[in-house]
Amino acid sequence: MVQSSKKVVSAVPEPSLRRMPAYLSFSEGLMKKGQEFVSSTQIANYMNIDPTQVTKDLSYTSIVGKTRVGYEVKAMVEILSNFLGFTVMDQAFLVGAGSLGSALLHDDGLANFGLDIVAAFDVNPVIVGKKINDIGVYHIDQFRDLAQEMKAIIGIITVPAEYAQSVADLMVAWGVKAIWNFTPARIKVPSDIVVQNTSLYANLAIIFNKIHTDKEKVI
Ligand SMILES: NC(=O)c1ccc[n+]([C@@H]2O[C@H](COP(=O)([O-])OP(=O)(O)OC[C@H]3O[C@@H](n4cnc5c(N)ncnc54)[C@H](O)[C@@H]3O)[C@@H](O)[C@H]2O)c1
Repeated sequence: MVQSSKKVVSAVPEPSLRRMPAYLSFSEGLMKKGQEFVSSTQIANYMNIDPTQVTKDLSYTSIVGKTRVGYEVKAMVEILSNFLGFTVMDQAFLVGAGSLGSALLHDDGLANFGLDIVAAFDVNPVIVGKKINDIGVYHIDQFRDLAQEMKAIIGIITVPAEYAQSVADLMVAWGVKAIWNFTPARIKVPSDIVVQNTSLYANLAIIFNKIHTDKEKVI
């Protein structure tokens, strides 16, 4: 069985986990400015949330605050990066090296967050056999062999929605433990497989909705 080399983090509420990368980014900014300590109030003001929420979130990690001075910024950066699994690389396969897929293949920043895309798969003969940002693009028929050889544990799906389920089935059959699904399709996988659906368009819908609501208020 393929195992992640990342440390296992005990169950943390998802909203807390979602806030932590922002705490990390804020702390990294403070570190660059040479600030040594940061209080929960300062983090809370930045996040626009209550300081007790910050304290609660950070209590899931091993970060310990000091009375009156707060948290040591350097320790925050180190501990949060480790805690979030950003310091250890996990390998991933990407299926669908089209417009979005190739943008992800070009994103070297993913490596800073612990994600190493080791191979891409597609069906388009124009793309198959090429390299995108030094990552080989293989025919989907080669998935089984390469999955066994490369043992990536994360699958990224960027195919047209109608192929999402068959790609997910293939990924699960050949050992991925998590799927990052960028398609609008909702895939069905065994309960032990982690699935994250990501959509830029869902955020856009919220922006449009808010703009229109504000417009109506003004008119
Ligand atoms: N989550 C987001 O914010 C977001 C943003 C843009 C696009 N999308 C979604 O991402 C997906 C891809 O969008 P795109 O604009 O990159 O499309 P695209 O047409 O540019 O790319 C899709 C790629 O998948 C390949 N493909 C098709 N069937 C395949 C299969 N069975 N196995 C392997 N490869 C296969 C195609 O050859 C093509 O290269 C779509 O589902 C789209 O809705 C999501």
